[in-house]
Amino acid sequence: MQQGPGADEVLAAITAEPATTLVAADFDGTLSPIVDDPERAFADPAAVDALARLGRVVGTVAVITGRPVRTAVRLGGFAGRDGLGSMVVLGQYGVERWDADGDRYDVPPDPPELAAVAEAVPALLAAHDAEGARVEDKGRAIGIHTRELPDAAAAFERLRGPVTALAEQHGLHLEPGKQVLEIRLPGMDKGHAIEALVAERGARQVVFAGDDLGDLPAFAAVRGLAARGVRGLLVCSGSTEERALSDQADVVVDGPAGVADWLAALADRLGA
Ligand SMILES: O=P(O)(O)OC[C@H]1O[C@H](O[C@H]2O[C@H](CO)[C@@H](O)[C@H](O)[C@H]2O)[C@H](O)[C@@H](O)[C@@H]1O
Repeated sequence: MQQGPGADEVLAAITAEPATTLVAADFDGTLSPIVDDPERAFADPAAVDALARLGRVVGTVAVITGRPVRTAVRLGGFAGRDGLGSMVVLGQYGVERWDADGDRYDVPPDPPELAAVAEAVPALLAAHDAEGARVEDKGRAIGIHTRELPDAAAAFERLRGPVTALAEQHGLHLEPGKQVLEIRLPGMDKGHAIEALVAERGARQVVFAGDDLGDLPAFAAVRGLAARGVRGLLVCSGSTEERALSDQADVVVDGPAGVADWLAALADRLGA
């Protein structure tokens, strides 16, 4: 683990005022190890244990993910879990929401724009020697995964331009991630999502842990919250696959297992 100079001060503030602290994490690559098939992903049980311990002492525990919210709640095993009774999960980059309190989902209808994209994807993949790419239809977004192709990185680069053009043709946004090119609606990102949650919960300290490019808006938002007196602590779930977050983080740990250990250490510190 690497820890930067500002972390101790934020940890001290969290320890002094846990009830006004928001602890938020991304799902894939942060709470959940990266696997080939997105449907086989699961939250690291040690990370969920740590979140459940933290959920008893901090103001809010949240997950902010690109996954559909129902998928994240299911793969995370969060529903009905002791300690997570006031958890919030924000899915599809903040468009969808689940509140553990009352087991309430707020999921807007799927936008019609994605249907034409879904129709165009098979021909696009065939034209770029990528028929075997996994296509994940998330209703509000379509993910094209190259991880299982023979040369995943080359396929990703081959597809990036055409998939970007397809998104632009339909007025949509390209969200690149770990061996995935995702086409989704513009207008929402994890930065807006975390800012809104901080305001809603009146948080004065915020922890956010992430691993991939889609987490960078949340990193920027947490830094920006300092201007409003909200202390932020950014944790990078480090990997060789994506290095863009480590320079901006206060703490860099070794993947989801490192995140779980760090969250458990925070729970220990708070006497949870
Ligand atoms: O915001 P996140 O929770 O990090 O979700 C981002 C995307 O994660 C998923 O894809 C990634 O994880 C998969 C399972 O480990 C892996 O197979 C894939 O290569 C990764 O890119 C998910 O499938 C996407 O829908 C999410 O947007």
